[in-house]
Amino acid sequence: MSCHETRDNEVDADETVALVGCPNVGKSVVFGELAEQYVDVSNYPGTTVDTTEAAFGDAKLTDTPGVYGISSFDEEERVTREIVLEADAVVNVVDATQLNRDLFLTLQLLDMGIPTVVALNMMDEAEADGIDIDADALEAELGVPVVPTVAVDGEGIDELRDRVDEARAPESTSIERWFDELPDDVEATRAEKTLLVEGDEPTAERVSTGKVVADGGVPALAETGQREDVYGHRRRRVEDIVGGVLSREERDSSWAERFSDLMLNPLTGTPIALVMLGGIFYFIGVVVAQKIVGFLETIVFGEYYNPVVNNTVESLLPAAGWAEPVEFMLINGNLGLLTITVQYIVGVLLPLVVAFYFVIGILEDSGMLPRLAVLTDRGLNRIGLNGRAIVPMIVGVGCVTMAVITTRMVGNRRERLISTALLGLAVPCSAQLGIIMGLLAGLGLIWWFGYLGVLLVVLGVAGLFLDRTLPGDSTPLVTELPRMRVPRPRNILRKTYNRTKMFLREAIPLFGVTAIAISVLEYVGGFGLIQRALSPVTALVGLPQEFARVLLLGLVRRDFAAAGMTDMAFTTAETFVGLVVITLFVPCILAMVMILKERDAKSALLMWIGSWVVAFGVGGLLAVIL
Ligand SMILES: Nc1nc2c(ncn2[C@@H]2O[C@H](COP(=O)(O)OP(=O)(O)OP(=O)(O)O)[C@@H](O)[C@H]2O)c(=O)[nH]1
Repeated sequence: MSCHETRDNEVDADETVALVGCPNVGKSVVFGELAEQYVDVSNYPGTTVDTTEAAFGDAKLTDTPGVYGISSFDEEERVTREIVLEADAVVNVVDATQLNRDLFLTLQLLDMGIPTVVALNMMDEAEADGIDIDADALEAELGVPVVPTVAVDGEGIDELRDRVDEARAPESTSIERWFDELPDDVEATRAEKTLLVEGDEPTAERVSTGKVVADGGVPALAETGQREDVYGHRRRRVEDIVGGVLSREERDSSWAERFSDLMLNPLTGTPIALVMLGGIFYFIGVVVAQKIVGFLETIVFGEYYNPVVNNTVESLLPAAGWAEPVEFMLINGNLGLLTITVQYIVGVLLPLVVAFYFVIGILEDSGMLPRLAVLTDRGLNRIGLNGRAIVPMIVGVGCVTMAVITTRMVGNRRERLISTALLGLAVPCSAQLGIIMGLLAGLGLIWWFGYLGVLLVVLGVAGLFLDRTLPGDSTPLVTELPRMRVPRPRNILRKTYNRTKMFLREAIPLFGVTAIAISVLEYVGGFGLIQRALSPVTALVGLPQEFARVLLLGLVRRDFAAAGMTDMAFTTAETFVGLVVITLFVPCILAMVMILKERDAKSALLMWIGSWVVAFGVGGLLAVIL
């Protein structure tokens, strides 16, 4: 689904009520409360990139991406502007702690003549900050209903629901004086005229081509825009209103503000971040990936599920010739559709996916994620990324397949390519890392640091190379820091459940098809051929021929390759080179399928081939040095 497609929950209704507000003000929570359904809620600006619809009495309720104004500065604003222009009423969600910022959009809606009700949300946080807002006075100033709410507790929602019918806009607006400067033959609504005097080009185009041909067409209309003057006037009106309705009592800074300051200062933020990352690594990498997944794989699937399924299939299928390939497809020991494939999905992916969404949910809702991004921004800038790329890197150490999905939140296409390539190349996943750590521990601590050093150098060099060679520029990190909050367990659990469900719905068919394809290849003898073809490349890194078997396993799954290394009789240097090669070697099949799904076929192929080149290039170099 592309970013701005409407979801498959389209509602057929004559009337539309749109929820509009700045990013992270609680629109999605209000939407969920009004529509009585759960939607994704995160303490991170920009969570809502799709428009979501739900039934609201006889009308249709639409949630929109967070915007600071309804002009055409970016895709979110364009999407929201279109919805607002079509809407019969707007519920404008305003953050009571950010009245100065948020009323700008409110006044723009009212200038446009859009029937509006204001939900004055986050009243609990305003109170905690010592902010007192006279909602009645605000209602009188704006001339439209104002309902104080604490959306997360459902407070004020009933009143809001009742008052949507009262949505209105003041009869006239003080920006009308600029309307007179528009060309005479422009036939436009008040909303369109407001956008025209703000110099909104798509509106100029629509009005001049769709309704009447204005003198001089689009350029003349666009030029009549007096954005600076209109915005300046609106900003002054906001300040006047806020001055009249808001009083503030001085309070000491809260724990959240003090912690946020510590996080943003590199001297204190870096150790805090490292401890936190260590905690995440321990939880996803050790507790889930090794302990829970290990238990599921060896005990639940290894001792119970797989033997039972194997016996059942064997006893149900007749001894006829046709049954042999069917049996192979269903229960072969490498990727049988009913055995190992189910084991991968339920025993490996499911626990990792749940753990990952759970951790990300906590990071999102607490407000930690954007602070981590700010902290790591400078370092990541050097390799063409911005701070947001830290998220996939952290997640990648848990599971690269999962991490590929999180690259969605990383800047533009170029940055998504760089971070995906680095993930596929030099970020070992925890399943593999566990086995590698064990093997390196046998060699000595110095080899462990050597291993980490090689990976960091490869990450840096590959990042620099990609940054220099890929066309285009990376985006700067522009993120408004949301407030630090204690996450609400109910939201985290619902979010984890919903995201996991969506992930599995998409992933299961893909994995099923992959498993069948590999099983067919194995059945027709393709695997043996590949193994023979691989033997020459093992010589390249100075390793014995048996290493080809390790590589073959690595084509399917990285931890299989690591496991394969455990029964090789290699020297210390050979083991080290072997471990570096299988770490830099191609991403596992699950990760490749995900890369293919998230990026394009050409990039996926280039990454796959690039991994071969880098793995054997670095391996060959190490073989010479050691
Ligand atoms: N304390 C408090 N938190 C709230 C309230 N309403 C929403 N939140 C929290 O604010 C954060 C943002 O809520 P969302 O509903 O995702 O905000 P949004 O406006 O839809 O955000 P975007 O889609 O990113 O524009 C979440 O962490 C919510 O739990 C409220 O009234 N009080």
